[in-house]
Amino acid sequence: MNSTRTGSTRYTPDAVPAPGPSAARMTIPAPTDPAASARAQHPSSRPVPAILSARTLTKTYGSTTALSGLTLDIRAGESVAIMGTSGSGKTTLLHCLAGIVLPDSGRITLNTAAGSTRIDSLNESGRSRLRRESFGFVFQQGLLIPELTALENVAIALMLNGLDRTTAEQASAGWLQSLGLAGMEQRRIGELSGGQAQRVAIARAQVTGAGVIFADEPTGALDSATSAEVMQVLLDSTTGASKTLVVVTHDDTVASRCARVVSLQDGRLVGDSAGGAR
Ligand SMILES: Nc1ncnc2c1ncn2[C@@H]1O[C@H](COP(=O)(O)OP(=O)(O)OP(=O)(O)O)[C@@H](O)[C@H]1O
Repeated sequence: MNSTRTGSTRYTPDAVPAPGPSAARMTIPAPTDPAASARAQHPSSRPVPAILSARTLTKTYGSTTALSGLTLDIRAGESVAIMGTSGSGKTTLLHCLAGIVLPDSGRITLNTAAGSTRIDSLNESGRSRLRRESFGFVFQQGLLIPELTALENVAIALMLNGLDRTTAEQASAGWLQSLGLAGMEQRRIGELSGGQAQRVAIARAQVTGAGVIFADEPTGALDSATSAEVMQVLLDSTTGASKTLVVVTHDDTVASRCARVVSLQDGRLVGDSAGGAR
């Protein structure tokens, strides 16, 4: 485990849709090794299965090849940093894995307790539903809605999944509290610091109970101290609760906090190594 890891707060993966989660209920003891957490769910010596499996993905935009036969397995409960030079295909890979864009060819399979889903075979509405229900997203700017409060920005993710406003806001308040934003629920996004806004984005990504969180440069707009704090919150609330985290980053420090670092070049996987968080 990374020696710089300081936080000890962990978050239950089932915070939703239980109404009115308290900070006490949402906080459980010290973090464990994410891979060990995943293995604990599979107590035999069998390897942890891939929750996301991508096979020979290709994607071109006009004459630009963004992905070129890329194959990657991501195991349940691990944190994976995707690195590479600008234009190497990182975001395209993340978008394909998350069902935001379709590859031109290749397969992407999501394996969960509910069964296997071929993401590349889903139509737009199927992928939209998958994104809402199974995945959470944290982007560089958070993509928060400035006109809404912090609480509303989180609750909207649940309301889009059909929860009533009261229940959604109760669950959202619990997440904001557990991520250190108690008392800031009614602030609009412009009234929060960059790090606080990213915590709102992290809460929104996870309030639905999504098992896989995708983050694209989640700390890209933050100073290094705030970046470290946000990364800690992101790790504690995802792999610290046996969820899977996939992070696109240019930042070696962010990557070093992950259990695994994969490197892309010209749309191909050219490196796959253990990160600092082992
Ligand atoms: N929607 C698009 N239309 C046209 N070209 C695209 C599109 N999306 C990506 N590309 C091109 O595909 C290649 C890979 O882009 P991608 O954004 O995946 O790279 P990246 O590694 O994430 O880059 P960066 O680090 O600069 O964000 C680049 O050459 C990019 O210009």
